[in-house]
Amino acid sequence: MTSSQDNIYAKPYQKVSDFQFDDKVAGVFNDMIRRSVPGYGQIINTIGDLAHKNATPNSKIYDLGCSLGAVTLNVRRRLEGRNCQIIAVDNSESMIERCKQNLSAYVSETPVKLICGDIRDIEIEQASIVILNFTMQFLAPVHRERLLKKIYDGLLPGGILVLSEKLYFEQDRIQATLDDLHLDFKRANGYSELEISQKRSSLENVMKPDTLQQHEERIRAQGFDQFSVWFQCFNFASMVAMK
Ligand SMILES: Nc1ncnc2c1ncn2[C@@H]1O[C@H](C[S@+](CC[C@H]([NH3+])C(=O)[O-])CC(=O)[O-])[C@@H](O)[C@H]1O
Ligand SMILES: O=C(O)C(=O)Cc1ccccc1
Repeated sequence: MTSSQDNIYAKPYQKVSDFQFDDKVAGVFNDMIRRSVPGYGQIINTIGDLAHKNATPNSKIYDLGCSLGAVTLNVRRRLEGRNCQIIAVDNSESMIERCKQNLSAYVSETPVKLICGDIRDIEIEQASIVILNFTMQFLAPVHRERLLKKIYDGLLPGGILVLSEKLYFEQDRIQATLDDLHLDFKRANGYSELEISQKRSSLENVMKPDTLQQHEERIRAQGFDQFSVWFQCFNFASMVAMK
């Protein structure tokens, strides 16, 4: 997987524009997400484990907002002999182009259908697992409930949703403390104060985190039977919901 260093926000901008998953970001994305999201590597590996344990024969697995294909690559290695199909979707052409190259670097018996499109427009059916790994936070809040309903409807009985998100906390001191620990994580990974503050402004209008309570309520309202956080580090969490 390409791993050029992310220095997109290293020089000062007069005006920071809204964050976009364009070619510049796609070219450094592997480095960016690992240095920005605590637990990312562990989450990716555990999604592979969850797929290994939950993918049923002849079912479909959806990786929604696949970026460079980290989830798809990990899941694909763990599905041997089950006649599953992976559907990986992203609406950034630059991500999809690079994802295609990353997938072709390994052989696998599991077919991957790569779709360049909006996750709101794709059909979900016969799914044993649907993964939204840090993708729903970029969808405008008004579209989130309908997406989750579509996922619920497309899951087979017993199917699972894995949802990873940055969280927001209503308790102000908790919010400030976990946010500060996240910033320390970024500093420890070599990001400067300028990089951190410019990226923060660029994300402001684009990425809208929900609280854990909002996630749980909305997920349960679709009919999911069981729900839990299975990973949390600071203000980043991964949840699992079971139909
Ligand atoms: N409406 C949409 N339709 C399709 N794609 C979208 C949409 N909105 C955003 N995206 C895509 O969702 C991805 C979010 S990154 C996911 C990381 C990956 N899951 C990983 O495990 O490495 C998370 C992050 O950058 O924090 C980007 O590639 C967007 O183009
Ligand atoms: O960088 C951040 O502050 C984040 O919240 C996570 C992130 C990671 C990669 C792209 C966009 C946001």
